[in-house]
Amino acid sequence: MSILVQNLTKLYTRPGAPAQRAVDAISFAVQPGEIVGFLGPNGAGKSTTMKIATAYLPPTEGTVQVNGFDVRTQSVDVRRNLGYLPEHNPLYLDMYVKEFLHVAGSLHGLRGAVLRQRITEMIDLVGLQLEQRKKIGQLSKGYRQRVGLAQALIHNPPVLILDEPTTGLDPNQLTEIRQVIRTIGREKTVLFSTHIMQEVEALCDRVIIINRGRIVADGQLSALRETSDGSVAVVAEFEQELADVSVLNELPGIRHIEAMGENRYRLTADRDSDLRAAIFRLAADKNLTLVGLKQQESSLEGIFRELTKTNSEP
Ligand SMILES: Nc1ncnc2c1ncn2[C@@H]1O[C@H](COP(=O)(O)OP(=O)(O)OP(=O)(O)O)[C@@H](O)[C@H]1O
Repeated sequence: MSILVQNLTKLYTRPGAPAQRAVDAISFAVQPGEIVGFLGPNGAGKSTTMKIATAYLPPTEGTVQVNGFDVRTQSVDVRRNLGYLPEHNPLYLDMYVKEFLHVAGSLHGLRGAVLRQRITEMIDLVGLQLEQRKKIGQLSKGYRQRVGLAQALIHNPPVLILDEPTTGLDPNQLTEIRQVIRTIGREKTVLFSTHIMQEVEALCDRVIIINRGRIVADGQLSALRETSDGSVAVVAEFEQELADVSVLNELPGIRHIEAMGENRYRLTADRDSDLRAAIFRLAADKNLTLVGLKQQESSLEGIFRELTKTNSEP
């Protein structure tokens, strides 16, 4: 297992204030080679979980293991196996790109020709060739993210944890950084946090959704779509206007009928009602000519909103 989180709880304590339960007994596992999106609204507990998984913060209860190493008792091994891009990507703006990567590599014990080789490889991997001789402060936000990714990967760790890697990027930079993450994900296990559902859709198959410190969903995006509210929606288009729309109420498991104009109807029914076959049969029975039938995907944004409805701070 690349990342194993078991019964993890984090309380933040402040003098004179009640302790805040930022993470509340969560468990999940990330398998080698997976790219997993860790999704949740602001304040859900994503960064806290990631900081614990990278051995920057101690857990209050529970355990996290990275490649079998425990964050509490084997933090040096955890850091050797892990690359981390923190939220807000702290960088030394006065340093040159190569100089910074040199420092980052040295901190992991890389030296001499091996380190120089690694720096060149990372610059190629994240697409920093044209900017490699600049100071970090002269780079755009997208290129700074690339430096952050290169820094996280310099010691060739098998596991990568990225905390909101695309926040604040313009649409072009966003696409470019996603492409870099996709490339990295071919060889590494990646857990990245975001509060944007499309991000997860663009990058991975699996998502873990956290809300108010608790996991509210964990699984493949396709399964999430299916189990969200147990309904399926189909748009049916007929050649002629329906003289009596109420015939559609005869469809088994029908929940909702919405006229969309031009003889098109959006029909929502129970997922197990085999809606499309039933529409065909109904059209034949009632002498209606069906000219279009299209199943609609559940909106993932809608699913996310539904799962994280009570997202006010605990
Ligand atoms: N050092 C801290 N001391 C006290 N409370 C904290 C601290 N860090 C985070 N919190 C609180 O813990 C909760 C979870 O915060 P966390 O940063 O883990 O959320 P997040 O999901 O990463 O949010 P965002 O998407 O806004 O970055 C929040 O209510 C936050 O205010």
